[in-house]
Amino acid sequence: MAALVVRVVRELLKRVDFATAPRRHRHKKKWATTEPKFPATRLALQNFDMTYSVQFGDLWPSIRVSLLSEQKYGALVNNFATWDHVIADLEQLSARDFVNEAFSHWELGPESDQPTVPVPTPASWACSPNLRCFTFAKGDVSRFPHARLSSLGVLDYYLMDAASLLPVLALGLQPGDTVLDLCAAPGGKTLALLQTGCCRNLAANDLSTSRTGRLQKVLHSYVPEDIRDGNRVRVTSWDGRKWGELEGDTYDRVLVDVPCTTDRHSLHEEENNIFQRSRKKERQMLPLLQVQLLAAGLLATKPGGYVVYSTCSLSHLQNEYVVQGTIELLANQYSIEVRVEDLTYFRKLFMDTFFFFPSCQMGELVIPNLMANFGPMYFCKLCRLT
Ligand SMILES: C[S@@+](CC[C@H](N)C(=O)[O-])C[C@H]1O[C@@H](n2cnc3c(N)ncnc32)[C@H](O)[C@@H]1O
Repeated sequence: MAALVVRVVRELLKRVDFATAPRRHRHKKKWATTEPKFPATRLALQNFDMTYSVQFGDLWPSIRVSLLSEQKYGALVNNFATWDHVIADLEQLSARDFVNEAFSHWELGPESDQPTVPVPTPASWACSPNLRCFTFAKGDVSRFPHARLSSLGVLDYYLMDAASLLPVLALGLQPGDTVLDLCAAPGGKTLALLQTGCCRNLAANDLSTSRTGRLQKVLHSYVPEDIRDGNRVRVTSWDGRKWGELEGDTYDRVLVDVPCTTDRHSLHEEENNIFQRSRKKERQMLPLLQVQLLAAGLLATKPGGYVVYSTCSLSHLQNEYVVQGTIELLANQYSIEVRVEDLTYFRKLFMDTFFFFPSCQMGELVIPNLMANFGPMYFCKLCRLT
């Protein structure tokens, strides 16, 4: 086992680019003079080193090296394709469906060290159903081949950071739900929401029209026409902050997957990097935008309905602080009471696949690790009580 770990770490370290701008070098440079003096990727790393070394202490070096290394993917099986041969093909690669494996282990009987918090029994009842996502085991850094077109004309699986499925699982969709995906593009989580088969109708929104274009492409490639073009899926490009005024008290379930510092992306890509000097103000304003979006999502939810807030950042200023701030805002300005749901059982349920940060005050955080290089992904489930 120890030898295996050493081999995997060595293999991964070969793929690490300590200069933090790996993909830049794959393209032939046109003009040396166009090279930014301080690449945004480097500014991002400096920023993370300053803030996350304090926030995560001894854990930071291992998170850091993982963020700089190649990330792992999961293959979300497309239930709209003919999937029996896909599952056989994925199993042939030694990948396994981490969602259903976790449920069946749990239901076989949780061990004595399982959480003392009340756990939904069976655990799968509290999670959105019908999701199948294959991953390679911890320490296995194999890659999935490209998805293929099934006989029904849609692709057979969607490659995504498997941790991105956790907010959708946590939303706990029920058959017949009306669902809002407030910041939906490019659409990985929208697709997962549709895979549950629970959406009576789904509103998928994103402010950016170019990104809703990408979302439409994903829907075209994975969802049959009758579902896509009927009344069941509505794609819009509105400012999500206004949703509370547009459609208040309307939805059973709302996903608020906000714009954030996209920590992994910011260490690897110059393009569209929020650490560019010109975007400093925008970066500083992110927590405010996140609070406004989460508040709008909660206002759009029916009393008794649920919201999941998520980011792909490690920053507690963008995670717990935003949740806390929004709860206070709704109480003070709208007299709306919101309860944070306990998701600690997710840590136990999915411990074979992900590494979770052990000390989140509210919500859960998947931290990147060389043995399971998913995330970061923060998610917190809220119930609108009044
Ligand atoms: C993290 S991404 C969403 C990823 C998406 N949920 C997925 O799984 O593919 C955040 C998105 O928020 C969008 N956005 C930014 N400001 C917004 C706003 N005011 N209203 C709605 N969407 C916004 C961005 O265009 C971006 O596509």
